[in-house]
Amino acid sequence: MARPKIALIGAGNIGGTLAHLAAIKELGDVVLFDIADGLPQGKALDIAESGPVEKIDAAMSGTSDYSAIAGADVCIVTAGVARKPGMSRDDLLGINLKVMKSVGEGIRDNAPDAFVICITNPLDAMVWALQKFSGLPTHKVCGMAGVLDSARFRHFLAEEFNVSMRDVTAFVLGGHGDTMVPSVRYSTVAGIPLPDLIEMGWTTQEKLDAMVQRTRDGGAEIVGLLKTGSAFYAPAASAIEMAEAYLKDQKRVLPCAAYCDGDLGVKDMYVGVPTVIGAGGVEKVVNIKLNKEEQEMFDTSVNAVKGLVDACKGIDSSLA
Ligand SMILES: NC(=O)C1=CN([C@@H]2O[C@H](COP(=O)(O)OP(=O)(O)OC[C@H]3O[C@@H](n4cnc5c(N)ncnc54)[C@H](O)[C@@H]3O)[C@@H](O)[C@H]2O)C=CC1
Ligand SMILES: O=C([O-])CC(=O)C(=O)O
Repeated sequence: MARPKIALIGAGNIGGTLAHLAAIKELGDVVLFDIADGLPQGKALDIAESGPVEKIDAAMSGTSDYSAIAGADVCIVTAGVARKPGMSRDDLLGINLKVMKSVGEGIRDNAPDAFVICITNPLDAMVWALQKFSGLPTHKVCGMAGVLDSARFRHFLAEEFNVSMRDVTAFVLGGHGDTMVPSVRYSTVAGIPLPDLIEMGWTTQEKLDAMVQRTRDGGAEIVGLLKTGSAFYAPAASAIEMAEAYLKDQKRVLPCAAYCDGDLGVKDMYVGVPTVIGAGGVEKVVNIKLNKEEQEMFDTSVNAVKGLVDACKGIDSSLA
């Protein structure tokens, strides 16, 4: 059986890390695409040359020609611009919307059967635009943010409780911005919900609130430290987890920016929700129940995404 083909659109910090992870995990043959001359070819050759050492059986190539992604099973999109200190993700909207148009058309014309995972920011609006520009079915186009934000929350929780992060689960919902909703009630240590752990004296409300806020600020914390760009190791690992769930039909329950058509009360928008990812793409949105306080936070986050979607429609009339 032929190996799956994975196209990485954008060969920058995340794109290169995605290629390396996909190779090490032997998920399939990788094509790195970028408009920067020599960048995708150079990274592809460098990773290919690690193959004999790592014992990787996967082809790795770099290109600036969309025809090379033909027939891809998965496309992961990181093309565009990352923020620098002092910027918000939303400041990237105008420039990255133009990039989504060319990428969407490239995928539409060359890999219309692919499962597409968008990473480019501002995430929820960009994945919405990418789906419109590509015309691919909504269940085959989704965005990566919730896995990353939940991983950050899990990391902070595991450190606080001094337990293995394997025993910590977390769900972060809503848009991938300052208003994201780390769900305390649906996050657990060994199945015990976080509010119960406060009652058990493992932590305090103040400490939990601080971890929630640090999760919301997780991207900005890394931008402030790196100064030249944004996080890339954890974002790449998160998208690879989603790609693997699709390629291996794992039916993983993962939070991702999925198309909502009335799900959780959201209409014609992409926003972070729990989903089931398997061979059918986003096979299901898990319509969890939110309490009043969670619903208010979720609504605020959805409204922030709606403002960005409206801004996209204002910039590009073909989206209106
Ligand atoms: N959704 C999430 O959770 C996260 C999203 N991001 C976002 O991911 C994006 C990529 O981040 P990095 O890889 O760190 O940036 P980067 O700057 O290292 O790489 C971006 C690459 O896109 C390429 N590019 C620009 N226009 C293009 C086009 N029209 N077609 C093809 N390639 C094009 C550039 O040449 C560059 O190599 C940014 O928008 C960033 O904000 C970053 C981290 C997490
Ligand atoms: O903060 C950024 O600009 C990149 C990002 O989305 C993240 O790391 O969560």
